Amino acid sequence: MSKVLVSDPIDQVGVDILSQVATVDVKTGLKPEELIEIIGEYDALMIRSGTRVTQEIIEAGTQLKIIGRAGVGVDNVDVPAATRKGIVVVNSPEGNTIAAAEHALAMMLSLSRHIPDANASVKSGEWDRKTFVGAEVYKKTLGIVGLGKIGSHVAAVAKAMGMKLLAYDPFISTERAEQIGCQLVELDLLLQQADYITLHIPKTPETTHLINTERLSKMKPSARIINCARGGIIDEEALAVAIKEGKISGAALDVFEKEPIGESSLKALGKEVVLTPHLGASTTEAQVNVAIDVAEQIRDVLLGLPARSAVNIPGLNPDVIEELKPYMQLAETLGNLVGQLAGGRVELLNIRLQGELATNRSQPLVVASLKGLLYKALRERVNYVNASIEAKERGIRVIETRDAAVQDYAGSLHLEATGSLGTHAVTGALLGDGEIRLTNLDGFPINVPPSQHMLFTLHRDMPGIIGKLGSLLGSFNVNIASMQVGRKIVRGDAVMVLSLDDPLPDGILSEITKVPGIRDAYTVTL
Ligand SMILES: NC(=O)c1ccc[n+]([C@@H]2O[C@H](COP(=O)([O-])OP(=O)(O)OC[C@H]3O[C@@H](n4cnc5c(N)ncnc54)[C@H](O)[C@@H]3O)[C@@H](O)[C@H]2O)c1
Ligand SMILES: O=C(O)CC[C@@H](O)C(=O)O
Repeated sequence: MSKVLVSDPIDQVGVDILSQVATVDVKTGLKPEELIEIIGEYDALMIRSGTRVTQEIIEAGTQLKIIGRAGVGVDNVDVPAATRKGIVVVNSPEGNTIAAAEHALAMMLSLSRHIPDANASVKSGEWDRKTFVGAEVYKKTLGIVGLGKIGSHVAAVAKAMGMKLLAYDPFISTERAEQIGCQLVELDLLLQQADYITLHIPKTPETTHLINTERLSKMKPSARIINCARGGIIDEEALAVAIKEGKISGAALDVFEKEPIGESSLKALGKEVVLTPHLGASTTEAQVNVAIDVAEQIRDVLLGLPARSAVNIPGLNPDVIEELKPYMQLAETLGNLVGQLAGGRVELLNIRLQGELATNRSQPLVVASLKGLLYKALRERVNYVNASIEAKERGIRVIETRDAAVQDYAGSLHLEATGSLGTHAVTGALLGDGEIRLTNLDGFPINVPPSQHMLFTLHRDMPGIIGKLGSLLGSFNVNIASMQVGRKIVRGDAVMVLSLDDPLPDGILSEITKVPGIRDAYTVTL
């Protein structure tokens, strides 16, 4: 019989489901070294946010087939390490949406009406009605950063409370935002105009310290900020200073850079700060939802069935996946690449299946293209199962065409993304050994393998331009691994594709476009 380790507290209903197919050990509060010592015995690990599943733990889990996260965020699991070892990572993308949204709203009202401090005051024997005069949220502006599942529910309730709604989410269409009753604006405008700001975004390299000293200084002195998303999206030291100096009025935080919080200058502040110990998902209902959702998936995978919310491995029919796997990887790479080239919000994705591929089943390739396209916005939380629905919710229109007459390669895939910043297209194919080749960029023929750090330029084909770009990158200590020019005519428009050993430092793109002859430059990280 299989063995499952549950290393964080989960609802009993989850344990009962797992017990249908496995021996279940519930051992919470294990130290990392204790977990490493025992994990080798188990086929599955079920966690919440308390257990950090590091590469070391994954390496020690020699029998592990699946890691189940009873919640949304998988940032406490080293997903790439699990993927490399063929371990499925599943989560519960929706089980605690309502709980987290309601917690954010409760935090907003607690902050406005000083409920935690007023409660403490009454319990300490006082009857102080002057200190705790609050503010109404009615007719105030709520700025929602991240209009996904939780952000949308917050919007619906806040609207019913009579609030005016602004939203910032570069991956959501204006139409979708309007349907939810929000006006989509740039982040700076939201920060300047909102009375309350609530964060509902994943923690990614782009969102780490998104709210820093500079952005705090853009807010109204009366503004209050709520973070029930992930610790580290707000720079906590900068926040404490901004509140102390009266730059903003207050903050309510459920999540912290370090959990448990430990020493923090936020703890010394008074009624203008409300802190809870990561309770967003802690409702009876949410814990039942996520326990069922994840335990059922662990049970299914242990029985050899696909998982429905796999974060890293497709939940499509295994036979189809096996056959199309290399092309799905191609589609995902091209989707990721064209999404980054197109920049902000993509409204339309044209997917053309060419050559032999034109006769194939297209649905897995469309799904894989969308998964790649949405990776920038959703990171590990977009998967083959939810990519289509996530794209639909973001108002991304998908057009699928076939052209069997294109015979450059046995089969190739052409993706064209149109967004708020323009249109970009990329074509790719597989070589005989299954290696991916980028074969066309914005209409210019190229022949390059994708690499982790890439730079693309649109420029005029003229003497000296390559040297100037090389020297500029050198002056920023960026090493070029390979470089190729694609052009249609000599001394006409051309593209340059560079594979770099290092990521491009901030600010260098604007320097590149100052090089005479270079019109545009784009950086892509795959
Ligand atoms: N406190 C808790 O206990 C608790 C509970 C559940 C979820 N969460 C966290 O809440 C957050 C939101 O969860 P969700 O289920 O709504 O996720 P979601 O994927 O449905 O929505 C996230 C939204 O953020 C947007 N986004 C991504 N990068 C962005 C950026 N740089 N700027 C602005 N928007 C950006 C995406 O387009 C998406 O619409 C996650 O971080 C999740 O881990 C916390
Ligand atoms: O497990 C929890 O209590 C927190 C879960 C929450 O942060 C999530 O991302 O789903």
